Formats: sequence, structure tokens, C-alpha cells
Amino acid sequence: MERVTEPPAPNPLLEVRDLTLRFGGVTALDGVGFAVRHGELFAVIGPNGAGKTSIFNCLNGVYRPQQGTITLDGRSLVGRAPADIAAMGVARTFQNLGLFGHLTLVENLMLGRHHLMRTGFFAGMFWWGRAKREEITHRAAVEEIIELLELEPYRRMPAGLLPYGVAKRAELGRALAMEPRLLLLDEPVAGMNLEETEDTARYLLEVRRELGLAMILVEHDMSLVMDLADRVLALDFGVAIATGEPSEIQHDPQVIEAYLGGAA
Ligand SMILES: Nc1ncnc2c1ncn2[C@@H]1O[C@H](COP(=O)(O)OP(=O)(O)OP(=O)(O)O)[C@@H](O)[C@H]1O
Repeated sequence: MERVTEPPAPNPLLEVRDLTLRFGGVTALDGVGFAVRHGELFAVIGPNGAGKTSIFNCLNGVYRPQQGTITLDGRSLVGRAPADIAAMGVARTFQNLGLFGHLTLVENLMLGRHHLMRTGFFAGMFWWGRAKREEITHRAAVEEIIELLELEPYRRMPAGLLPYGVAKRAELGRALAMEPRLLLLDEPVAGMNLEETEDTARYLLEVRRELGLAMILVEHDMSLVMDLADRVLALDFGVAIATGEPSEIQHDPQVIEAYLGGAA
């Protein structure tokens, strides 16, 4: 299997080099390197077990790689706790929803902004005016996201009662409420029907257009990846086998072999 390494990109937002992660005898990631540019929609593809989720877990501090470097605007992420990495601007949506079912959609989005809030509960008791002003600012930011994702009709509904496609969109909203610099999208259309998938594609394009946010997409739906991504990294058995624009990746012999080999 031939390994690819990208030539260094000028001023990338995220730079990953030589990332290696092992679980006992299993090498989940084997010297993986790639860079994500500011505002780029970057996709990671690969057959089951290729290492896609492991990359996300290394990026957000859930797993600590044995080797390699990860930098966000030049600052190292390796060894930091997930909460610190989130505070540095890396947000993630989950394959299984990460919403609080008994809280309303607005409350879930407000929670997404928690780390941006300066006034804690006790300070709020003494500095009531400041806390109130802060809440108004955060409310306004949340309302902008609700408008961007066309979630107005569901504002006061408990998240647990939202239809599936809407709940996934609400989760995207919660991640956006964190005002991230890099958004990790973990299978955003898993379990969706065609209409919901098309809607999600539209919202993701809208988010990129409106917010210019860099995103990494892990997704099994190849047509979505090929439609949305600026560039794609293909993994197989933890090794980066190709990086390039969707049209190049689609015709890459190693990528075709990885997928067809898996299906045979
Ligand atoms: N916590 C863990 N303990 C042991 N092995 C693990 C662990 N997490 C992942 N692995 C192994 O690492 C390899 C990569 O797994 P990973 O979940 O990253 O792949 P994936 O590409 O996300 O797969 P899928 O598309 O099925 O979600 C697999 O062989 C998997 O069994």
C-alpha cells in the first residue's frame, strides 16, 4: 500500500503530521498527515475500520496518539484535555445525537455557548446587570444560528421530541453556537432519507458560505462527500492512501481498490 504525504500548505488552520495511534496490537492510524486550510470543507473517507473516527478522537483530545503532531494555527493540540481543545475552537457533532432531550432547542444552543460566558452563577447574583447584558448577547447569537438553519418553528420544543432530521440540524446548531474555528462533522447524514440528506447538504453549504468555517467531514455517503468537499483524504487500514480534489480521489486506483476490495 502506497502512503501519501501532502506537500505543506501555506498557513493551514490545522496541520496533522505523522499521526500514529495504536490499541495494543492494532494500529488504528499509521503515520497519517494532512492539512486543512481556513474555510475549507475537508472530507475523510475510507472503508469500515479505516481509522476515520480515530482521527476525530485524536483531534479533540479523546485519544492521545503515540506519535505525531497536531497543530491548530500553530498551537499544539496533542496532550490537551477535550474541554481545552473545545475552548480553542474545535467543535464536534456526533453520529448519535449529543443533545439534552428534556431541554428546549434554544436551551441546548445556549449550553453550546457556555464556555464563552464570562459571568458565572454567583457572579451573576452580584452583577445582575452584567449577567443580563451577557445573556442578551448570547441569545442574539443563538437566534442568528436558528435563523441560518431555519429552526424557528422548533425553538421551544424539547430536543427529545424533534423529528430526527431536525434534531441532527439542531445538533449542528449547538456546535455552531460554540463559535468554532474548526467543526468536526461525524456522519452528519447517517440514518437520513434522501430529502433530509439533501437538506443537510444545503445547510452545510450555507454554513460555509455565511460563516466561512473550516470543516472536516467523516461520511460514508460518497455522493455527499463528492458534492460538498473541497478536498478529500482517503484512508485504508489506518494509512493515508490518497489526498486530493473529489474528482482525483474518485479515479484513484488505490481508493477504488480499497472500496471494491472491501466489498468483494
Ligand atoms: N477504543 C478502541 N480499542 C481498540 N481498538 C479500537 C478502538 N477504537 C478503534 N479501534 C480500532 O481501530 C481501527 C480504526 O477504527 P475507527 O473506529 O477509527 O475506524 P472508522 O474508519 O471510523 O470505522 P467505521 O467507518 O466503521 O466507523 C479499527 O481496527 C478499530 O477496531
